[in-house]
Amino acid sequence: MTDSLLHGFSKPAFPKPAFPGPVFSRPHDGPHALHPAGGLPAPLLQARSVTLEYATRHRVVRATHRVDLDVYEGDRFVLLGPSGCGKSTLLKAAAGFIQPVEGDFVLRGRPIHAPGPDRIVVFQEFDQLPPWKTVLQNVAFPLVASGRLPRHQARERALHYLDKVGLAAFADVFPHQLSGGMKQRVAIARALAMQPEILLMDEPFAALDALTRRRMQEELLRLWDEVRFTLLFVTHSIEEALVLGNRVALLSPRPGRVRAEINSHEWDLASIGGTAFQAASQRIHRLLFEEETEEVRA
Ligand SMILES: Nc1ncnc2c1ncn2[C@@H]1O[C@H](COP(=O)(O)OP(=O)(O)OP(=O)(O)O)[C@@H](O)[C@H]1O
Repeated sequence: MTDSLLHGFSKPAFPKPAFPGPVFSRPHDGPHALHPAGGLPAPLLQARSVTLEYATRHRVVRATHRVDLDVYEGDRFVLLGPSGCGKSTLLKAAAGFIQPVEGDFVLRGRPIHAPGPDRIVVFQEFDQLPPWKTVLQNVAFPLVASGRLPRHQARERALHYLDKVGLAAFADVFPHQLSGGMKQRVAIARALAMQPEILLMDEPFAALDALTRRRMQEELLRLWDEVRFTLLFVTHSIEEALVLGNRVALLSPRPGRVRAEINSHEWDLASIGGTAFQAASQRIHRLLFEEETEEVRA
């Protein structure tokens, strides 16, 4: 079932590069170093010196330390870093599920204190969809529950976004009748139907097989090309970061700090395996996993 559904996916039409690159910059250069001089819009989402901690019974775990990020409208901004460096924690804080112990997240200049319909999260797990609701009900429900749309308009919008992810024909089936990739596409349709200010994705394709993951990346880029949403995407895959992101923040091991930012718009799925792509991947690998180098030393 999955294969026939995926068969129709077309290669995304990639947008023209927004910024010159690739650029490797030190964090203290700030994200502005990645943008053309002048005429900068205000960031949509900002992390301002964000420190995040978990208080366990025996100790305090510092997940991130003074992270600064500027995400602009239309960005596909990727948080890339080794396991445990605080990527998911940062995403949860941007979503409003946890509060920083230092610094803050702001959306259009307004501090984030709680979850809201302007920030929708798609998680890695396949069980994000209430199993007792059909695919269509799953996508329409948040629109009705949040008071955004009356029932019949919610249904129309849900069908529109299901069509965008190639699942309109599956509107009346239940989640257990779908493959993992299809469930993730329903979750993406549900998130986009809410037309959030920013879509937050936490390793949404990590549990998929390699072929489906590749196709989902292609699908996401095609959707972005059509809808032009703003994306904050967490991954620990260098390849996925380069392919999906136009900007990538490299985080150090825990507590995560921004080691560097990369302008990655020039890479796409067709770049994988090419010499330049491999060289960029290796360079990122060194920045992520080796001891501090000239490039990242303060
Ligand atoms: N609920 C929690 N209580 C205590 N510590 C936690 C909790 N959740 C996460 N941590 C710790 O915080 C740190 C950051 O976790 P986080 O899940 O954000 O990392 P990550 O970069 O997303 O990792 P991965 O790529 O493996 O998902 C880790 O050391 C983790 O063990």
